[in-house]
Amino acid sequence: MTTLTITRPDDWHVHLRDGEALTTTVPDISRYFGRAIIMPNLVPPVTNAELATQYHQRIMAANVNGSTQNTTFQPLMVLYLTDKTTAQEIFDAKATGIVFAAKLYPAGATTNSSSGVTNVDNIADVLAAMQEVGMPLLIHGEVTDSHIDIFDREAIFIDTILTPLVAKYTDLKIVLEHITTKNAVEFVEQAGNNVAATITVHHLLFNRNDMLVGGIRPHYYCLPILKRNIHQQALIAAATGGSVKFFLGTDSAPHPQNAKESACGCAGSYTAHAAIELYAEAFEAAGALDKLEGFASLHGPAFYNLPVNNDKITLEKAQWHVPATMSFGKDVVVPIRANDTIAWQVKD
Ligand SMILES: NC(=O)N[C@@H](CC(=O)O)C(=O)O
Ligand SMILES: [Zn+2]
Ligand SMILES: [Zn+2]
Repeated sequence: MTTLTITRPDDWHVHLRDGEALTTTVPDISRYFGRAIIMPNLVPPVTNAELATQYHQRIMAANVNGSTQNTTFQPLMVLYLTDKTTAQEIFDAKATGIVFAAKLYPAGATTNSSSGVTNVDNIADVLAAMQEVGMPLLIHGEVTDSHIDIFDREAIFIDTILTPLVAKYTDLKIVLEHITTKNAVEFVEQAGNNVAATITVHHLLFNRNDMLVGGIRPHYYCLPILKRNIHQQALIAAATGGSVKFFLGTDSAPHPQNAKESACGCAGSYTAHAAIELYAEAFEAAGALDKLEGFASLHGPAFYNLPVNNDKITLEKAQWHVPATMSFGKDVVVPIRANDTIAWQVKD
């Protein structure tokens, strides 16, 4: 039997949601991930130190009560930036010791982003404060102008917002989250060492044909939206190429089944039930299983100046069946690969 042993990986971008949903999402993500960066787009959003501290406690409670009881799992909390965020709120968040980063959602760009930033000029003091205290900036990189085509929104964000931002804050750590285009790969490659990107497994495994040919498949609908095959190929090359600038961020983003299978379905795909297993498939298909450990376990800690996890996990090539739905609070979520098989399994 083929097995693969790697340093325990981390998830540098995930949505756990809140309330009863935590009883599904926390055990799924803490099953083998050492740390996870927890996205703050709750309703209402996690906009200050106090809300982040309370959310951290709810996640830790779900971890202890959950089936896995991974006592070493570490959620890294994130502040949601708004037009009204102050520099003092950054200092207060930093002082908690549990807020790790802050997130820029352009207002209206994605799920629960209506309180996001309408113009980055409004948060100039906040970005300066983050640079001063060494708090990384995580970015959902899409413009929101209604006349800009949805497939062009990431590339135009890079040209019009990100390029000047990176030029202005030369000491700020910036992560362009869940990149989806060749443009983003090229931007990150040519930028300084303070700029990196996360790549989801669904953007490695799928392109827009998977979502749209032969019928519309709402569970593949996420933001930034799946692009054409040439972009998928650029992402695969970036993830498997060994560059320390690219690392794992699942962007696992569950929504109830009825909110996805709807006349106006929400953006987000659930992958936390099988994240590293699906990444293993993508890396194997690219003939690059030997590059999985760097991408999943080493590049993120190197970028964020954190220690590498000090133990290992083992994957084995053994097919298993993904259920059609999984419980998700009072609802159910349809996971990626629902009612289908996955080639790899994590050994207990
Ligand atoms: N990726 C998504 O399509 N959705 C995410 C938000 C986000 O990460 O943009 C969500 O919270 O549902
Ligand atoms: Zn996003
Ligand atoms: Zn996300």
